[in-house]
Amino acid sequence: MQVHVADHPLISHKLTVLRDERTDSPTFRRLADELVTLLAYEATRDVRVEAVDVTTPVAVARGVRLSDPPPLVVPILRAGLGMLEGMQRLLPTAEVGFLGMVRNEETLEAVTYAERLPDDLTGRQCYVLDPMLATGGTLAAAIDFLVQRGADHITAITLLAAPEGIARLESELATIDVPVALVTAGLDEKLNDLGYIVPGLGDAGDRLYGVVG
Ligand SMILES: O=P(O)(O)OC[C@H]1O[C@H](OP(=O)(O)OP(=O)(O)O)[C@H](O)[C@@H]1O
Ligand SMILES: O=c1cc[nH]c(=O)[nH]1
Ligand SMILES: [Mg+2]
Repeated sequence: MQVHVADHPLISHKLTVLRDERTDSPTFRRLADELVTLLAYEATRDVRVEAVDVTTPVAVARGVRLSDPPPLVVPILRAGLGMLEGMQRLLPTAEVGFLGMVRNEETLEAVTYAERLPDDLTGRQCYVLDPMLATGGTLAAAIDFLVQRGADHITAITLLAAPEGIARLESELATIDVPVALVTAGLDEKLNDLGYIVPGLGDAGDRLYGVVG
């Protein structure tokens, strides 16, 4: 798996404010939105395009446009929803599929409670959005959904990743013949005993949308 940790002072600045426990929910949502737009610029470096001619007021120029079918963007509910608009800002013609997943906080196993993806993703380029890659169980299951349906290129965009999650993805992807890339704003130190990223930012879903029981 190709891993790209964003190295840009604006991204680092926004991530620092995002982590701060004093940052309120409206500010957290705005920063997550801004961060994903900056990350999307990096993550779409290899988005598929085709050559076209465009007529300017002066002459014909050679250009490119996004290939058809457009990429599929998949936010993982709940927290991934906070990254959708920021991604659509850069890729407005992308289609959007949804996966609802929640981690069992005792076993740390990911449970899928909603799925709305195209049945056939043969030859599709997919972008998965989830702010946190912790144990990697959620992202591994999401990638599996996409690969089973034929996706042939997957990029995951996260705000924070833990080394344990990257290692798990790398081992699970070893048997998969689909290129997978990870673009993340930060790579943290480790997981704690509860499976939270350290130093992390806490529970991304709760910070975006509030604590649910
Ligand atoms: O890598 P993992 O160990 O699987 O953990 C990461 C997952 O945990 C969080 O979701 P959560 O289960 O809290 O659901 P939420 O988005 O509804 O808050 C986060 O948004 C990821 O989806
Ligand atoms: O640190 C973590 C780990 C999993 N999910 C979160 O929202 N935060
Ligand atoms: Mg959560």
